[in-house]
Amino acid sequence: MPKKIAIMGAMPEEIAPLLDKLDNVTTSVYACNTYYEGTYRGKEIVVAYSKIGKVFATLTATMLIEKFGCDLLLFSGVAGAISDELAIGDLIIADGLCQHDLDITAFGHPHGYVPEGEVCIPTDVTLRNIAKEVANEKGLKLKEGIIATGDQFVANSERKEWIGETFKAHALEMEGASVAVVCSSMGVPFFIMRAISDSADMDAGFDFDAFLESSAKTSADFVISMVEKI
Ligand SMILES: CCCCCCN(CO)Cc1c[nH]c2c(N)ncnc12
Repeated sequence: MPKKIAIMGAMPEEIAPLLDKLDNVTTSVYACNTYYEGTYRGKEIVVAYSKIGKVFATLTATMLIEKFGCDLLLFSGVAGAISDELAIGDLIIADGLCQHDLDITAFGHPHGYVPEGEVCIPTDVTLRNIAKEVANEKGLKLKEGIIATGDQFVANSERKEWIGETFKAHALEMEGASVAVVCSSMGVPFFIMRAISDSADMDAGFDFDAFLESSAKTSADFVISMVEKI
């Protein structure tokens, strides 16, 4: 059965580069989100941005699957770099995602863990391999690593380093792990790609404002080019 592909972002800027690529677009509003249904190269696509943070991302990912019947989810957006190897504009795909602000360590549990949960949720290998194929064809560099998610914009080197060491994370953002929990709980293959907008340090706010649009486009252009191989 042909797949219905969800492409999700957190902010309008992260999906804007996708919308003018869709044909036969219809929009619907549901649970305070706008969903854009259309086709791309003959594939059925649903595009939406969640708004920022884990709670909004959980709602939108769930609706894309339960309400719109998507059976595969691609996330495109921007992130803060933890690894020194990641410069602004560089692409990273998640091989796993964790929640850096989930903390019941008072009971002896590791950071990011709650009972019946897992610290790091793996992403779909097939989709990661498709991304590597596309990167090779386009001669693009692609980093693969753990992405840490939390409900805070990190603009502090100390916090960034702690997240990097605690979770062996290469980048950080505010929605990916929620998408991971929803999709893995519902058996929906998912893929999280981010382009770096800042380095999660004292300059992060300025860099984010300066590079959001260009980095969001870098990520979106890459993700849409994966669709024809899915
Ligand atoms: C109006 C402000 C909206 C910030 C939204 C940032 N997104 C969240 O997914 C990605 C991101 C880019 N850089 C980040 C950072 N340093 N910390 C957290 N998240 C991020």
